Amino acid sequence: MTGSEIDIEQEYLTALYARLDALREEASTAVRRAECDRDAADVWRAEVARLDTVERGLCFGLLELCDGRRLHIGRLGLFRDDEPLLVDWRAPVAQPFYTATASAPQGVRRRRHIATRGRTVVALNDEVLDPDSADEDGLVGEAALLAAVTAERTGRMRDIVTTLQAEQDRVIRDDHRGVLVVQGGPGTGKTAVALHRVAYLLYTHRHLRTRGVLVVGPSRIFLDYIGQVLPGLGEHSVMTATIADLCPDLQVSRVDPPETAEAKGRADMAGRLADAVRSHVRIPEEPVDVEFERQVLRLDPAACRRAARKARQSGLPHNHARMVFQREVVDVLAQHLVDRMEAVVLTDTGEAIDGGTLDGRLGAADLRALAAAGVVIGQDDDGPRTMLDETDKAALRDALLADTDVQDALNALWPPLNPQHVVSDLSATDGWSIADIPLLDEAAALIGRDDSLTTFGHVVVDEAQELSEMAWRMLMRRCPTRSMTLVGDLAQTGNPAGATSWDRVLRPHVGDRWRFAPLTVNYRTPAEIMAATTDLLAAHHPGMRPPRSVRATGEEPWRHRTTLADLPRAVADAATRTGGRLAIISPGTHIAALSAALSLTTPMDLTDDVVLLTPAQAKGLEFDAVLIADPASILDAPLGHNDLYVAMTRATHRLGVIHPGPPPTELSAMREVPAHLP
Ligand SMILES: Nc1ncnc2c1ncn2[C@@H]1O[C@H](COP(=O)(O)OP(=O)(O)OP(=O)(O)O)[C@@H](O)[C@H]1O
Repeated sequence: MTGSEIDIEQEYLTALYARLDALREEASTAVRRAECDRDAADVWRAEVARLDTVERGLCFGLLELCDGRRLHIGRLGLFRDDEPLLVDWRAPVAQPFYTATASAPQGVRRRRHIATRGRTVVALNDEVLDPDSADEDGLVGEAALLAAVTAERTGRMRDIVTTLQAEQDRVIRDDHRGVLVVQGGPGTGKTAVALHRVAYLLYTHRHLRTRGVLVVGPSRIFLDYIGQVLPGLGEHSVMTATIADLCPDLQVSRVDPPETAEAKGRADMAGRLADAVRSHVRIPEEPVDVEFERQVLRLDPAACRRAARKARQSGLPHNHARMVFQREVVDVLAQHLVDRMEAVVLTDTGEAIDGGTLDGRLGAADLRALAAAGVVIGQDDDGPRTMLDETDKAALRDALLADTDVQDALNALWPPLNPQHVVSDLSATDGWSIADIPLLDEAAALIGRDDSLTTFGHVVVDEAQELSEMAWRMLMRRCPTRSMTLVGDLAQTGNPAGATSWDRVLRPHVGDRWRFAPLTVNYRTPAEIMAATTDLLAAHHPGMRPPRSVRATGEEPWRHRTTLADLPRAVADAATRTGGRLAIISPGTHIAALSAALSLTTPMDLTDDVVLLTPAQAKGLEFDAVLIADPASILDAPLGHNDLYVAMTRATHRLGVIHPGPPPTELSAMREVPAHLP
């Protein structure tokens, strides 16, 4: 690459930053001017934030087209007057930057990756797309890609907008309107792709900015890990949450045994909860006496049954249907009262028709009932008379509803419920577990919520294989359009209630209106480490093809035998000799001893040099180096083989396994070393 070409790109980049600075200045001025208009000020403040976040790596590519045009590609679109200076990576014309190949050049003559440090161009990497010399390994911008995948990790995920690969770009721009399932092995970029797809959808479908996008991840640690990616792509409005975060008023304080968690996750719990809610409605066998203003009104079972039927036919949730029930019952009670009062109406000749007081006047109880209902009784020489019109009857119904005795009777028949109450009916509990959250949410849906449920225009689920059938019901309620992107790997399912088939998970909600998109290349785990997982995969997922690693490092993973008593010391010893950002992954039972041996402080921070995690916590994360402590105990868990696969595939460079006693058969082919690696 000649110096002059770098100079030319530098000149162009300087002009782009000048344009960015000018826009930033305009937006800052607009914020100051809009001080009295809070909404306008917020809009301009968001614009300043967006312009600030594209500062790093503003422009990263160039397409030289066969027709002579040059398109610079970057994190946002920049124009001077109507002239495009920089094309947003999400614009359709930018797509060939990610997908053009020598055999299908899409009008591109040359693709250039521009590496920058701050506002300075530091390197250019060119690919001439010449169909005559097509020599394809399927990778786009290989040098830039390899530099990105071998870089040391920081404990925070970075965006990959400069080096997206064609199969990833196709997923990001997929126009399927229903559920898109992105399945791929470890390190294939599922998380990265899902987040870039969010940025793409927000850019392409503006309505999503108001309808909202939700990204669901497996843990807070994971959400922190990915937390900078979308802001780095200029998107600040996306909500991220774990399943537990979606019910913020509940504290998770308990861990269920696996078999309990599995049972709680099954879809049939929805039917059981619905039955539990129904069981609280009591249709009496005998007439029920209801006292109102010292009169006894009799409610017969048939009337209760009719009222319950109407309430159910309303299709409303329990607490809202209760309004229908009580209106029906109160109508019946009010009619009893009216009938009684009407019974003392005098005939034309002035005689009491039936049941009135001897002198034809209303009884004292009738008068109290009417007074409670606010009915003004006309007086004449013969005393008060009743001729109730509809307004009077409505007032009577209101008075009945406000009466505590009547309310007590209604509550005994159709009690108001809360979700905790209903879920505890199914299993007595002293605190809530993570598996209870979808049950509580289901109960809330059956009962009716006080506040309206927040829904989203698009929902992304990462580590989607971990969600139970009940958790899927919870998410579907939050995405009425069923516009979703799910990313996961069925070989990594650690939750006994998690998915074993995408079709089984999705069919109840969307039938066959979901699309499958595979990712096949592993950008994280080197070939040597993937080779070490071969026996594990073959034993537990025969027929499943591991993703192809994009690189080899020449560093062989190793295992070292120790004793149970010596495990913490052996791990601590190996940790001090392992370079880079290190994760020690062990079953929960060893965490306390290892934490003490390694003098680790809690709470854990992923940007620390050494972190200690269970396999479940390590899900979705990656580190320069990984040490696995006691793989046999990891395998003992119900889906322990998947947990071990997750643990083994977290490293970008080095993997060591320390096993008390003999190694699990699945790892016995790994190179044994007498102690830690030299
Ligand atoms: N095109 C790419 N260019 C550069 N880096 C990439 C690319 N694709 C993926 N990566 C990197 O590979 C690593 C793995 O990506 P990611 O975590 O998204 O994979 P995953 O499929 O979600 O993995 P897992 O299922 O194992 O959690 C990340 O460091 C990511 O930045």
